[in-house]
Amino acid sequence: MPVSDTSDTPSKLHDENGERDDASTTPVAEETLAFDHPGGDSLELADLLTGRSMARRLPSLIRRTFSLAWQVDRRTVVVLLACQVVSGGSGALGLFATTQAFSALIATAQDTSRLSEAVPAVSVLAGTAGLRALLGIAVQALSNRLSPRISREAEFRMLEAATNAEQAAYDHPGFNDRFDAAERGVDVSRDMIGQSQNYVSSLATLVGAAVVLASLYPLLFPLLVLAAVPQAVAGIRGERITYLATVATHKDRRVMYMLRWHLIAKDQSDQVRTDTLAPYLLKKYRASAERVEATSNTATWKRAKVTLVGAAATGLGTALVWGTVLLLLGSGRISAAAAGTAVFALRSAATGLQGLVGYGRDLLRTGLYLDDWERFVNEAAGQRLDRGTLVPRRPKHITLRQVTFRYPEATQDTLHAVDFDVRQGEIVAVIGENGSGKSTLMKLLSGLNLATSGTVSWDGVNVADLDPHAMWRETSVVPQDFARWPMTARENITLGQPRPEGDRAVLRAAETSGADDVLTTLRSGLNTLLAREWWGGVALSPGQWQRVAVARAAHRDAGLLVMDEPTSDLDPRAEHRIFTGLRALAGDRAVVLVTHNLANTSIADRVVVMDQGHIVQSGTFHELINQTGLMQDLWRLQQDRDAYRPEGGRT
Ligand SMILES: Nc1ncnc2c1ncn2[C@@H]1O[C@H](COP(=O)(O)OP(=O)(O)OP(=O)(O)O)[C@@H](O)[C@H]1O
Repeated sequence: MPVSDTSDTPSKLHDENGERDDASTTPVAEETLAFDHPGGDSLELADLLTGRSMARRLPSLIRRTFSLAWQVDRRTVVVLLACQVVSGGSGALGLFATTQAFSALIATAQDTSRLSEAVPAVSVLAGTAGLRALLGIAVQALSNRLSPRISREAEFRMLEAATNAEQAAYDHPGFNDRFDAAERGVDVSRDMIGQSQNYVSSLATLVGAAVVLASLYPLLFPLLVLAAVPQAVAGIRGERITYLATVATHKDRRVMYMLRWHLIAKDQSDQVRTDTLAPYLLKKYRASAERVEATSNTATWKRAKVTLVGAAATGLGTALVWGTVLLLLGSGRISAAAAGTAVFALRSAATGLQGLVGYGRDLLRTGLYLDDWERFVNEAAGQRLDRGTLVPRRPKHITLRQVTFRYPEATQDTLHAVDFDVRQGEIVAVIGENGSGKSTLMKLLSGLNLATSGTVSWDGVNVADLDPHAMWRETSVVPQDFARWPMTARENITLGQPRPEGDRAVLRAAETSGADDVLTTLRSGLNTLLAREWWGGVALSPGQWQRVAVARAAHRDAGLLVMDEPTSDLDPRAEHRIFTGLRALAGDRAVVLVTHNLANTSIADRVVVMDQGHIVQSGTFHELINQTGLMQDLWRLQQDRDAYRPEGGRT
């Protein structure tokens, strides 16, 4: 006789208060894709894009750049700085020589026999120009050498920080955004040394020119600075406009990024085609792209206007400076030779000033992104693994006592006052309907997540006090979504951590899951690359991959083995092999197993039944199927198909 499903029918929905209502009568606003972006930080950073904060921050940014470079390659940094100093000095020397060269050349115009007097000054001019050109090449080469190394170091530190974050970090909406921001910091870090050294070089040029101008006529330099101010202010304003536009378009750019991935990634490429989904996704992509474009266009025009005003004001200022030079020359306050030098010095100073503003602005922008990177590296976006340091032995008894767990940002607890035990040598099966909290329980047992309240202990020690990496060396997990590493079959089983017996241990592990049968079909056995889409390796079927994933767990010499639906993709023969081999595997391990195929739980010492985050039953397979309760209901539902056979019909 068919068994009726005792659970509520899916045609009813819960409302916010837990009340039930007909789905058809409750209109719910459609949720649109909007990533939660902690824009507050970025807007705060935009406030730093002002002239005053630039002046305050730039020295520390340059110091930070060179200190990062220092950690990467000291010798290159020393040579780079020495080149800059010599280049700046020779620039000033060249300008001083200009006056003498002009005097000599003017004298020569009246008396050609005095031509030789110009030779020393012209030689100094030529020599310093040549030296500066050479130093420029050297500086460029040294920067090119340093830049990729700085960026690699920045990337390495970011990746290290990411792998040292709590697993729960991925459930915090801000974490991915902060990681993206840090990645942008890594991208721009390669520009940092070039910008810093250009900034320093512009400063050296300006200082050299200022010294020369001051010696010619002191008023000239402040006038020049005054002329450059509007351009500087316009530059900074423009940068702020662009940065704010970048922040404003962040959400849409992330949506585009995500859609791009869904449109082209292999995993769902079949469904994009058979579900004829591409036009719909592309429409969403285009809508976001148009919003980004509109915001960028507005920002571009706004910036152009600001730049135009700045350029016009600077043009007026420059006219004032040149007028002053003419006035000084006309009134005889400076000689013709000095005026000639002033022309060079003013041009040089203007170049230096422009460089200071331009590179300073670039550096400041790079600095904003580097701040994101630094924050991530230092705190892993506030999610750095910060647990105890105790190193556990192979666990003999793992317990959960009154454990409650709530996911970050969730409004309800997923687990409620759960008590659970598993001992070395024991197999405990966990069953329950979808969403009842089984996988969540597995994550707590293996220390991936920490309890919100209550205690998870390994041999009496709270897992929060254990060194997490040492704990995971004693943990072996086959998750529902196991990884398919783009590596060889051997590496996919050893995970880069071979056992002393080498391939013998690999093959033994492969036998427990039926992966040995897969290996025999591979063109190079254990050496075969299992990554066709990357390196021309071999593609496995989902079930073959699952055998490899189980072999991986069996190979790992860990005291806790957690398997979350390890046979969902397997054929009956492979599934049989795994479950009949599980007892041998449990010898010196505590095994916890989640499965929806209830027949498999008969091999377990104990079956634990979960319902809506609670443990509602516990006992042996036979006790539970003979007892009124959820296990018996589910078992009967799984056994009743025969009553629906064509010739039998419903009874
Ligand atoms: N990362 C997460 N953030 C917020 N809630 C989550 C998260 N992961 C799971 N949940 C919620 O926790 C509840 C239990 O999920 P869990 O994956 O533990 O169920 P399960 O029993 O393993 O389900 P299944 O049989 O479908 O694998 C679900 O209601 C789910 O919405």
